[in-house]
Amino acid sequence: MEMPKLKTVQELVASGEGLPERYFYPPTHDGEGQPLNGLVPEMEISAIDLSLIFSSSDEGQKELSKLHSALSTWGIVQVMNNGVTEALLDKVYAQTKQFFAFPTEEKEKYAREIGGYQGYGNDTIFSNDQALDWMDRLHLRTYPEDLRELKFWPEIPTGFRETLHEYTMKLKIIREQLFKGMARSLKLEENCFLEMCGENSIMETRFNMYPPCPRPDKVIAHRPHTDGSAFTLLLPDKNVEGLQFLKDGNWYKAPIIPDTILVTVGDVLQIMSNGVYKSPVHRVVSNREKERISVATFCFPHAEQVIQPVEGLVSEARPRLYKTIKNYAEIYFKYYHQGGRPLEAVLI
Ligand SMILES: O=C(O)CCC(=O)C(=O)O
Ligand SMILES: [Fe+2]
Repeated sequence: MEMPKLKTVQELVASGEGLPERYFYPPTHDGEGQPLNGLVPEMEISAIDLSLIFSSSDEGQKELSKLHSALSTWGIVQVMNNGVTEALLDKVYAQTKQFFAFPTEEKEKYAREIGGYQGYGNDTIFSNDQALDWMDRLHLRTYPEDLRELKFWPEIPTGFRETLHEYTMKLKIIREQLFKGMARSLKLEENCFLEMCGENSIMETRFNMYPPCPRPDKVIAHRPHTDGSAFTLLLPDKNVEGLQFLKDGNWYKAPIIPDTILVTVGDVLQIMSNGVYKSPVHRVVSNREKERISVATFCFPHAEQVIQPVEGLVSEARPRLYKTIKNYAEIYFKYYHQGGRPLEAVLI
């Protein structure tokens, strides 16, 4: 059961009350008491050219093997030539910043309701000892259109809704191309992931806002997690770093790449690909001076769809790793708030 809501992080900062202990991230988690803002090496994120992945030329094959290599190691890739203009990405970024800069009373018009997940607010709180992220967010279901709840869609700044609609329609095309490209890169029938996720599968966009934080050594902006989606289309901040990925027990920081879309594998694709594509653990560290913005669009299967490892990736040499499930989102959120790794719950 959800507990009463607290102030958002922006409100807390504005109140000048100081930093509540509840924001101190417990040292028993990944990193074992190391300062959260310690130096970490930078990772390289490979890039694929989306316009080439359906070409039967050698170049097309090369893109598919790059995709395979990126998603089976780091679980993240940068998608170039994706059909979204820099101007649109800039507009999404600028309007997100503008939305969070409005006074609380304006943003509260779109506030998340207790027990719901769409709308504006901060972390959902399920227990008094839950550590909190240094993050406010606006979470909206964007697709299919008839499942939108427009009461949560900001009318400020002007044009926000139109921009989000335009962005969603572009991402919908990328989503389909990626599902097909991912299947091809695994030598599977092109539509297998799309069909498993269902016609009109779901897209949700979360606008994340991480205000400057007085204790970046102790307070995490976004706790380590995997995404519960099939995959996520991420527009990271173009000026401020903070996103990090865990690989073989070590954290690596993602470089800043302006105006790009990053694709990160989510748990559902890890399940469907029988563990070949990796859903990476990632986190965002807080920053003492600068606010950070990101816009994450999660591509989910429809809740009624049956999800399981695709046949072509199960063999004697590679036994099936995951159970057959429905509505992974429900399993995911139960574990997420307990600080666990939701994928472990669906291992055979
Ligand atoms: O802020 C970021 O760059 C990452 C956000 C993220 O991981 C998420 O929203 O799931
Ligand atoms: Fe994430």
